[in-house]
Amino acid sequence: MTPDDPTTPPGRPLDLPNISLAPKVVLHDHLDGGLRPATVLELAREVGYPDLPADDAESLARWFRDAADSGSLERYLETFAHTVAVMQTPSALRRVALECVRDLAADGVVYAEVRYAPEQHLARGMTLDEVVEAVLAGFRDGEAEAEAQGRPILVRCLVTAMRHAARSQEIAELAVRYRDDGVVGFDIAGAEAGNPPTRHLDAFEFMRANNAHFTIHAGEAFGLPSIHEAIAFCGTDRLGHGVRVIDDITLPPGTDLAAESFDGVELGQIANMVRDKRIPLELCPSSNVQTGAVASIAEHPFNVLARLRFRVTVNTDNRLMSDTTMSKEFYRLAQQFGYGWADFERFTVNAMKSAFIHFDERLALIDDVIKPGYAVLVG
Ligand SMILES: O=c1[nH]cnc2c1ncn2[C@@H]1O[C@H](CO)[C@@H](O)[C@H]1O
Ligand SMILES: [Zn+2]
Repeated sequence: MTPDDPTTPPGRPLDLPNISLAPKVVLHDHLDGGLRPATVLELAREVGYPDLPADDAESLARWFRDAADSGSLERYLETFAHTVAVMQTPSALRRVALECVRDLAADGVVYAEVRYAPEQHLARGMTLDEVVEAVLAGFRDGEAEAEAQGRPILVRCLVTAMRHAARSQEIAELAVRYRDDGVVGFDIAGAEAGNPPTRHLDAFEFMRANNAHFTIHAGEAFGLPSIHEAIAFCGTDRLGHGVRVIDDITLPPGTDLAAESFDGVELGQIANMVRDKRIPLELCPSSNVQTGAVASIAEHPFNVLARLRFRVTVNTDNRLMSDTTMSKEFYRLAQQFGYGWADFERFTVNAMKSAFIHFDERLALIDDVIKPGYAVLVG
């Protein structure tokens, strides 16, 4: 395409360096899925964890990506044993949290909600409160550093309960206890099949009774019934993935998934509810391919959902396991579906609108950071 070509999107070229300059918002990023490979190695040496599958950073990075590329959520989740094992002391958690903020800020992320499961970090004697405080301290270190470097980022935390376990009520209480210190919500994660959202109904009701936000991993490894429960019974604010909502959308045979508009599409009750209520979808394209939720980026329903005006957001899920960043996720989507800066801006504003911080703070980021940032790139 030449600059005179009317199909050339306006503004700077859509390459990775430019995309990394664009303000980005991530709502779905796991702390224990985003460690630097070199840090995993160093912490393993420090805490005496002998079971890492590789002993140099490059091989370890490759191992995580390949092992996570399993086509099964259960096998994908097995890789977390190694990251969780080295995140069992306050200093390790604080360091990992600080590096997480550094990496997100370096990628142009301006607002992040980072989640992890405090109950998985008690193996060496920390309490749930100590875990939360160590992570929050690391986030504050990172925010102060980024501010000093002229790359401000706001990082908030979601605490996750493991859905196969039985601590969700405690974790929901933890979220509420730390709501004024940077914990903005609650979530459940882990193996979805066999552990439906309603298994943790009490925890969600507790959050609602306390006017507190939550999201639910639903519609990833299990389909519509999980999404239905998350919305109709649990009253979730957002859907973690929610990608299988596509199962409730009928497309005419032979539909091109990269099209700019979709005619003759029929939505079922659940899909309509998700769209009518503007329930945000925390879509994580690369992760969805690795866990087998979708067969490939080309077959990802991201574009269908975006063009049908669902509240789609772009997320990393696990930067280590997927060898990804927000910029890479944007780039992959642009390559596949032909997006330009205006699309990226829309997905970013969608995410900011869906954040769990207060309305005035969201608006300030949209008006003062996101819109001016994209205006520069569009030129
Ligand atoms: O995409 C996902 N689906 C379900 N569970 C996940 C996903 N990514 C990570 N975790 C799980 O969440 C825990 C807390 O961060 C991780 O330890 C992992 O077991
Ligand atoms: Zn996730």
